[in-house]
Amino acid sequence: MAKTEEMPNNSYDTIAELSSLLLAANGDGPHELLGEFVVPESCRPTLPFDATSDKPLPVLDLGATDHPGGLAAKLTEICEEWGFVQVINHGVPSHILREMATFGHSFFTLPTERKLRGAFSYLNGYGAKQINMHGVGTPWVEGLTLRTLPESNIAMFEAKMWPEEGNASLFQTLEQFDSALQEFEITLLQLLAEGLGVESSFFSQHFEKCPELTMGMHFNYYPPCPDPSKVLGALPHTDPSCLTVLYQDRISGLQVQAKDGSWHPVEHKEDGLLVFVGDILQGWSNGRFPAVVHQVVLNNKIPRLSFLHATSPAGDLVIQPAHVGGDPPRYKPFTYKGYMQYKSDLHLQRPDDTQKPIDAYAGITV
Ligand SMILES: O=C(O)CCC(=O)C(=O)O
Ligand SMILES: [Fe+2]
Repeated sequence: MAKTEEMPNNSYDTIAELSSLLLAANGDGPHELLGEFVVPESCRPTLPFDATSDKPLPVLDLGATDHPGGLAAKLTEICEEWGFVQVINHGVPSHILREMATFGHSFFTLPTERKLRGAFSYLNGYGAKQINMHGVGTPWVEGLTLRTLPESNIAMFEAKMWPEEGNASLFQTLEQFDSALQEFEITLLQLLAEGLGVESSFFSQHFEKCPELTMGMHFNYYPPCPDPSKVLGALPHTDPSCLTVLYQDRISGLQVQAKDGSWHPVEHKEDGLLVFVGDILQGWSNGRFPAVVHQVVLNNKIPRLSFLHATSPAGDLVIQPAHVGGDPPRYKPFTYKGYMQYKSDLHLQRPDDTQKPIDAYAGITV
């Protein structure tokens, strides 16, 4: 989710331009309007948005007590294989998820000029989240990024969108979502540390009550697309976070890549939360938990909404990869800030490049 502020926006100059492109290319208009959204053949989806996976994707019931070998071992095994899991009975109140979804739908269906009030910088507020790489295609998505740490911009968003009346109930929902998700992520990080055989606070001590974290939420809204076979909502990528937790509202479209390179659609589950291992955790776990490559496939009828919460450690924290169980060191110590700088300098990297940026940055080649 997070990108550095310095990252150049080399495809369209303003958020307004993106919005008008989406509007122009949307609906039943001629397909040549798709222009810069068309992705090269090597990146085109092989399965439609509503395909079912031929392999069961991992689901973890956090409320169940009958995991053979224990919950930590189960979660660890799944994350080692997939870097991804759908969690049910996660403890995040469903009314918060519903309120977030209701807000998301009402926000993105506002007229463009109204949404643009909430566009306060390239990487914050309303706009395009992802950078276009020349020759790769612009993702077909509108976004809204709200940060809570190191500095919250929720109050600024509220003041810009509702300057007179405010929006106290939205403010409360966003704050509740943020703290419930932070708690959930800490639980997961403790279980993963336990499963790796290090102190259960190995990762989480750097997340609890740390004001220097990079933490925030992001909404994605994918309007229907006239030609979903040539355009993507999110190009194949890994998240630069430690963990990302995403809610896929009603309409499917998310696909995750297995280790053998095959794509697997993630079915919508009411109240399921999707957990992604991000680049930082891949390095921090010495490669035991791979950052999952994922993409979003569009449909031509129904808008799709998703929202996520992502947390990364303080920018200056020196991340010492966990060398456990006799594993040789596969990653060097690195910082989140250094990694993000590297990733932003790499903005021309294509999604079909085989090496993951975290490997190129901190991986040790033997
Ligand atoms: O919308 C989705 O399901 C995934 C979005 C995503 O991968 C992201 O925002 O990083
Ligand atoms: Fe992602």
